Amino acid sequence: MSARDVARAIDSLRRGWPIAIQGSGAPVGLLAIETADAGRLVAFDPGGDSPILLSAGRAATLKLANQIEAAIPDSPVLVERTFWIDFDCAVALADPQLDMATPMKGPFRAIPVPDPDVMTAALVLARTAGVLPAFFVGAATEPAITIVDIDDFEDPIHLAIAARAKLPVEGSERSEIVAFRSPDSPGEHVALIVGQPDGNPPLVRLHSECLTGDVLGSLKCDCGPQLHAAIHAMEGTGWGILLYLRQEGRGIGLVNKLRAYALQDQGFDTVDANTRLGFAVDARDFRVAARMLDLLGQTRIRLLTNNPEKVRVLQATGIDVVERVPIALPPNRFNEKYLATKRDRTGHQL
Ligand SMILES: Nc1nc2c(ncn2[C@@H]2O[C@H](COP(=O)(O)OP(=O)(O)OP(=O)(O)O)[C@@H](O)[C@H]2O)c(=O)[nH]1
Ligand SMILES: [Zn+2]
Repeated sequence: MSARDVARAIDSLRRGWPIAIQGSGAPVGLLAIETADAGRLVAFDPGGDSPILLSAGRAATLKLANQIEAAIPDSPVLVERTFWIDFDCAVALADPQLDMATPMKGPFRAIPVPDPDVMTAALVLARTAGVLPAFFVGAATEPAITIVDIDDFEDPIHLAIAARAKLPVEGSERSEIVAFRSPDSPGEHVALIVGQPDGNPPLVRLHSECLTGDVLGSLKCDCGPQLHAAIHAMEGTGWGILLYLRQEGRGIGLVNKLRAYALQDQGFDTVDANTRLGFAVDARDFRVAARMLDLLGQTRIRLLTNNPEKVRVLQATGIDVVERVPIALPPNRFNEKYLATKRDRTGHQL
C-alpha cells in the first residue's frame, strides 16, 4: 500500500466511506461518524455493536478518560457500544458543539484499546481530512492502508518548487512569490521573498493559514495584522522570506477551527476548545518550513515569532536560527483573551 492509498483514505473519510488500517494485527475497519449516516452505519455494522473511537480530549468531557493520561488529548479511547447508542447518539458523542443543546446522559464505558497504533493513525487521518476525530470501529471491508504509509504521508521530503514569479505587494514592491507543491497534500505552500538577498540571514516568518484573519479581517486573532507587519519588517530590514503555510486552524482545518470558535462562543478558551474537540492544542508540523527554506537555499535565518516551538523545530531540522525577533501588535477587545491565552498557556513569549 502506498501514499496513494492514504490519499484515498482521506478522500473516503470526507465522503463518508469506510476505510481500513493495518497495524501489527489484523486490519481494522473504520467509519468516520461525522460523514456517515444511519444507512451507512447499518451497512458497516449490521450487528449494531461496533465500538466508538474517540480521542482522549473528547472522552475527558464525557468523563471517560479514566484509562489514559488526560494530558494527551489526541490519544485514542474506545467506547463500548450499548444498544441505546444509535447513530444520532454517536453523532452527539462525536461533536461537542451539541453538548449544550443535548447534554450527554450516559453512562458510557471505556473499553481497552486493542490496536492503539491503528486507532492513533485513524485520529491523525481524521485531522488531516478535517473531520471530527470520531469513528465506528468494525471489520475491515476495504483494502487496508498500513501505518508506515501514514507516517510517510506527513514527510515534507516530497515537497518541490513548482513555480515562481515577481509579485509586488503592499509593503514591498520588490517581492517574488514561490509556490511549492507536494503530491501528498492538496494545499500549496507559498513563500514570499521580500527584497533581494544581501548576504545577511533573511528575516523569516512562518505564517499559518488563517482564512478568517488573513482574508476576512477577523478581529478574533492577530493573523492579518501580523502578516502585514511581517512584510513591512522584512522590507525595513533589507530582505526576508514569508512562508505562508497551509495549516489552517493550527493544523485542524477550517471547519474544525470554526467548531473551536463555536466552543469559544460558549466560554472555552482556544486551548480548551481544541482539546474538547479531541485535537492537540497545536497540530502543526513545522518541518515543512525547514524543507522550504532548504529548497530556497536559506538555512541561516532570523525568525520573527513569539512561539518557541517554531524555533525548536527549525533548529532540530537543520536550520540555524541565529536570532528570534519578537512580533507584537496591539490587542483589540476581541483578541485580548486569545493573546493572553497564548502567553499563559502555550508558552508564547513577548
Ligand atoms: N484551532 C484554532 N486555531 C486558531 C485559533 N485562532 C487562530 N488559529 C490559527 O492559528 C494559526 C496562527 O498561528 P501563528 O500566528 O502562525 O503562530 P503562533 O503559534 O501564534 O506563533 P507566532 O509566530 O508567535 O505568531 C492560524 O493557522 C490560525 O488559523 C483558534 O482559536 N483555534
Ligand atoms: Zn487568525
